Amino acid sequence: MTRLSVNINKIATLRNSRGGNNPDLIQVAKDCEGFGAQGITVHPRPDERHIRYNDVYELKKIVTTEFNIEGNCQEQKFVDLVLAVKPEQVTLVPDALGQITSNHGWDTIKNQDYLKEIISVFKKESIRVSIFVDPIVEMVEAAATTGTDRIELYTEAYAHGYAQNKEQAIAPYVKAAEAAQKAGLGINAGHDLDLENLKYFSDNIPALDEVSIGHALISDALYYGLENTIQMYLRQLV
Ligand SMILES: CC(=O)[C@@H](O)[C@H](O)COP(=O)(O)O
Ligand SMILES: NCC(=O)COP(=O)(O)O
Repeated sequence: MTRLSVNINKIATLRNSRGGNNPDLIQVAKDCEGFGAQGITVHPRPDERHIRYNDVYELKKIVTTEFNIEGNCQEQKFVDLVLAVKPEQVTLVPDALGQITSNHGWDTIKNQDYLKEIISVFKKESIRVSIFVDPIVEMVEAAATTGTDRIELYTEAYAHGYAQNKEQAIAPYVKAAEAAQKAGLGINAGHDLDLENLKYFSDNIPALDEVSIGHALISDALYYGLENTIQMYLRQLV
């Protein structure tokens, strides 16, 4: 079974645009769960342009499904936040400062020693660790020796290639997922997944544990409503 974790960054972006509390991020998280989401994802960034650090503490109090915090572990403030909140899962993303959105996975070969060290910090607190990687077999194989529990496949290339040639777009992900399974790693995926491309991805990656989806899902909710939209995404995963 592949779980759907709803990334609520975009709800925070909308709230922050007016400075008040509309939409109410906490209520939206509760509603996503009530409508069937099996997880809530947030990706606090150092400039707090969407999720604020304080939101993460408040969300921890009410999230009853899987709480997944994504972010850059090279920021000490992020590490401290995760250790204080103790979510079910932390996803380590190698973001550069000021990046508009995540745009690459870890080089798990070059950063092997660093990743081993930082992953052990989270594992000591019994937090499941996932690391964001491009769909490259060597990167997945080297991820397996870092101590991580899972990888999150960065799906931007798949999402963009899907319209032109879906067989070609999925091919590296199938190979990467096979390597992950062989190494005993769990498999998450995310970035630019949407109602068009999600089913083909999940059909071709049967061992997929979880997808985290934000931008497209929240955009679709403007047309279909949040409850319908979550149900529509869940139907792509069966
Ligand atoms: C890690 C990842 O795939 C990103 O999609 C991220 O979680 C979204 O972050 P932004 O909402 O800041 O673009
Ligand atoms: N990990 C990916 C994520 O949380 C959401 O990415 P996107 O759907 O906003 O591109």
